[in-house]
Amino acid sequence: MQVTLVLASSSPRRLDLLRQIGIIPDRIVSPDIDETPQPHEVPRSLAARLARAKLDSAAIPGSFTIAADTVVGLGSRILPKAETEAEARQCLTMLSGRRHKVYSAVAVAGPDGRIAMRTVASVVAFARLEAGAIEHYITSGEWRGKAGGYAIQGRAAGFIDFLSGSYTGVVGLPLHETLNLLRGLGWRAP
Ligand SMILES: Cc1cn([C@H]2C[C@H](O)[C@@H](COP(=O)(O)OP(=O)(O)OP(=O)(O)O)O2)c(=O)[nH]c1=O
Repeated sequence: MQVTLVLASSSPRRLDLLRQIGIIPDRIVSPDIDETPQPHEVPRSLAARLARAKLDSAAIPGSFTIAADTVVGLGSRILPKAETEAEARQCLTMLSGRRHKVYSAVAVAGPDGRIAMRTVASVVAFARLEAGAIEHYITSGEWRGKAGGYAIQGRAAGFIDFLSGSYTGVVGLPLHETLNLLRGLGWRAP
């Protein structure tokens, strides 16, 4: 009997990414946790802590459950998940003409209760953005709810002149690593 696969995420991007490799979750649950960074917390640690917290809040016993968290970091600085135009403008201005890192942490629970985690760091460089380009991007609204105020799978692809690491990890779920975590916990494709 195939064990239930649960995606603990409200992110449509994460569901789309799993579907892209033929993995269709049996259930989707939305984790509800406090994502506020702790004092002096760095981007990589925040991503790992939140991914685990999401998993702990939403894992369903006896199933395979996947949770993830994506954080954009500029050095030790955590960029916010943009919710306002001002936040998006501030993020894009900070990212313009610079390299930054995107940390996507994945936490997976197996039906026997074992937990496996992996944090994937990617380096992304933005070209220098003119004020007009930033304003045009802001009118698109695609930045809303996105770490660092941009979506590499959307118009922001036009800003990027260098990427090293995992493209799917930048979007929000590093697929190769997620598959390995699942397999390591005994998951087999149906
Ligand atoms: C950097 C980047 C982030 N993102 C998205 C992925 C995530 O949805 C979001 C980061 O916020 P997260 O807190 O990781 O995820 P979420 O709140 O959207 O969903 P949940 O916590 O329920 O899983 O930013 C993109 O879609 N494209 C990108 O290029």
